[in-house]
Amino acid sequence: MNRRVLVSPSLLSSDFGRLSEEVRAVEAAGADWIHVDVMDGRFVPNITLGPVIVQAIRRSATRPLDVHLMIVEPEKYVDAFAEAGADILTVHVEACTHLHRVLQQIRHAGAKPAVVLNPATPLSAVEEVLGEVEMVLLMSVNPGFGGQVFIERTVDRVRRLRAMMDARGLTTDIQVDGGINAETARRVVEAGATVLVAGSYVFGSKDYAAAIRSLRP
Ligand SMILES: O=C(CO)[C@@H](O)[C@H](O)COP(=O)(O)O
Ligand SMILES: [Co+2]
Repeated sequence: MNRRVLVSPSLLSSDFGRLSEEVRAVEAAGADWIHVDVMDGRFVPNITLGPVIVQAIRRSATRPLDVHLMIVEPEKYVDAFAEAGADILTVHVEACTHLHRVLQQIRHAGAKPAVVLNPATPLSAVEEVLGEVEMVLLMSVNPGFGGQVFIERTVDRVRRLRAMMDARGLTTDIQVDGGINAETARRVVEAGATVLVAGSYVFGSKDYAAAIRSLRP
């Protein structure tokens, strides 16, 4: 099936001193969603931002906010992020003791639940919740930093996850995050990905619109 591919630029590589301008610029350049990376210094070795900044981004953005929670005990914070304006809340399977409950909590808070796997986590970890999520994110780098090199094995993981979904009659989005550029985008889309996160590739380019265009099939 040919599906529209969405591009979600990651603000992690944007100029945080000009955050609202950067949000407006990528939206004008054709971004479908805005990807917001939340890091707590515990789940990943880096710290970024919390609900207050998401609220500020919400005021500048017209597109859905795709909020990637790289935090331990996400159940403590999903309500605050939903309240701040997150449209999609993605939690790491590795950070959830009660994954099913957290996904229900996200839906109850009014956001779309999504789940994310680190590169070393088997796909079987999400098998039992495939019917509960709007999207599965496959990390194609180890989470924590922008600008890393794409892990090749991800292409095969996307293909196998798409087959798992097809076998269940599901058309759930598959998002890929990390090391996405025009070349890796083409390969993961061919394997079945439908949402591409790109940070350094978009914000590191002189022409955001051309960069975003080059990611679409
Ligand atoms: O979640 C993360 C990193 O943990 C990402 O969303 C990065 O921000 C992607 O950056 P690039 O690899 O595209 O530069
Ligand atoms: Co991310």
